Amino acid sequence: MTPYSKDFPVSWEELHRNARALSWRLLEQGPWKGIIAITRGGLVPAAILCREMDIRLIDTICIVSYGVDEATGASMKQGDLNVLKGVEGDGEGFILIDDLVDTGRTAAKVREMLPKAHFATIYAKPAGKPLVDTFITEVSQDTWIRFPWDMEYTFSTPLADRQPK
Ligand SMILES: O=P(O)(O)OC[C@H]1O[C@H](OP(=O)(O)OP(=O)(O)O)[C@H](O)[C@@H]1O
Ligand SMILES: Nc1nc2[nH]cnc2c(=O)[nH]1
Ligand SMILES: [Mg+2]
Repeated sequence: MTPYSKDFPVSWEELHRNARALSWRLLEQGPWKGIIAITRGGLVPAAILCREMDIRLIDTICIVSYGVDEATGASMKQGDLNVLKGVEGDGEGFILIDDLVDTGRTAAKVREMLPKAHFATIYAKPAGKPLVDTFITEVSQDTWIRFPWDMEYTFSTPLADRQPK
């Protein structure tokens, strides 16, 4: 059983607007030495942030957690965290960026790895929110966020036809 009962599709425009809003907030809290993107979800937000904030030093923490749900093809089940690549140091002066915080497990792991980094996300759910230093939009815990890079234009079934007959 998935704990997600709501779908929250995010367009490229909305994502871009929110990432720029996050850039404004982070610029006020600088200066920054660089950005560390948590792959893969943090990569697009990192690209927007480093452009807006004129940051040229970009690194990654490569971490895998959510696997694919075999029944639906959806990526909704969290397994063990697997760190494929870390970074040196304690993160002081660096922004650690991810697309979202959900349960907070990924956030707790990267904070342990880089305790002095400033952890920022675009979206935050209540369980993970206390682990984030700066975020833009809160969504409920039972919401699954769909990012533009995970979607394509396709036919949408009218709501009335989705009711059980
Ligand atoms: O707060 P949590 O419950 O730990 O979930 C948040 C993490 O889950 C997603 O990444 P995912 O592991 O799906 O990998 P991806 O970024 O490569 O898509 C998202 O990008 C966050 O990194
Ligand atoms: N795309 C996506 N990945 C997640 N990983 C954990 N929560 C989410 C979510 O709501 N959406
Ligand atoms: Mg991720």
